[in-house]
Amino acid sequence: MQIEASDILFVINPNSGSQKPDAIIKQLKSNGHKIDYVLTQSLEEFNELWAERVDNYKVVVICGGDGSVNCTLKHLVAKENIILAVLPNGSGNGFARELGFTSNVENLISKMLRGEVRKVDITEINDDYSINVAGLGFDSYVASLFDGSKFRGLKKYIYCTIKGLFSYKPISVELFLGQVKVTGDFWGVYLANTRQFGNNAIIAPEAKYDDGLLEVVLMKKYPLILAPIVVYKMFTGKFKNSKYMTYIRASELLIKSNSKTYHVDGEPRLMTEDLKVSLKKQQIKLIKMD
Ligand SMILES: Nc1ncnc2c1ncn2[C@@H]1O[C@H](COP(=O)(O)OP(=O)(O)OP(=O)(O)O)[C@@H](O)[C@H]1O
Repeated sequence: MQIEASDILFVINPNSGSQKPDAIIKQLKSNGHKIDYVLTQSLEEFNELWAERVDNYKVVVICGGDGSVNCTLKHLVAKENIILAVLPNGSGNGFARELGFTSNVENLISKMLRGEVRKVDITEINDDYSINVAGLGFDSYVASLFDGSKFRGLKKYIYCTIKGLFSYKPISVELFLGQVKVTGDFWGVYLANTRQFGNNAIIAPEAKYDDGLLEVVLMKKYPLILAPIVVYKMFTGKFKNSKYMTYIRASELLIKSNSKTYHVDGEPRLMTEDLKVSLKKQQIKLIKMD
């Protein structure tokens, strides 16, 4: 596909991550191409942008974290021709890491101008979407602690995780996969479209973002004494062989649980009804980085 500099719009979320918008804008102005950018102060502004201006462009570059990418999904579903790219600037950047996006603006622009596009699955959860990892249990508990805090960043995330380890209770879950029913008390149930939560914490080592299937991960409670092993397995992608973990491939399932919260790509949601989960037939278009 032919993509020119004037076809590209950078959308900067000033509420995410650590790199200040000014630093991003400086890089955009100094690269020799004339590329449009916009700073959206709120989600309302971001949604208005999609209604009013985005049709003038072929590629929208989200400068933010997994949450910012998640907020884009419903717009990408509605406007099928728009191609997504990411300039990672979040706390975890799981999706960007998995798809090869880095904070190198120059490289990103050259890849966009090359015009190679790939398609990526998205998960539909009730009326919502997820493109990276959704889940309920411990990580949604941590996401809600993190969301309630006025600070962001990796240090805050680690703080919320450690705090959560001492206050969280496993959830009861009933999972319906066609004729198969799985029940139990779990530390977490994860719906992985890519392998990682963020920060290279790999929960589903064999998940593939374009195979039309989700990795459903059921995690039992590890004894607290094994916490260093959990951390080691997660950051080396070695969870698959653990007796505490079950992996099921599926494109459709129903989840009933007593969990009060769940999350989609780290964005917390209240769990007020059962979760109907399915991989959407329509895929998202994304700039190819490799
Ligand atoms: N384009 C946008 N403009 C303004 N606010 C946004 C935009 N997109 C999302 N938001 C809000 O900003 C919040 C923070 O964004 P995001 O989740 O990307 O950052 P983060 O938490 O630092 O990164 P990560 O999700 O990788 O941990 C989101 O939860 C959402 O409410």
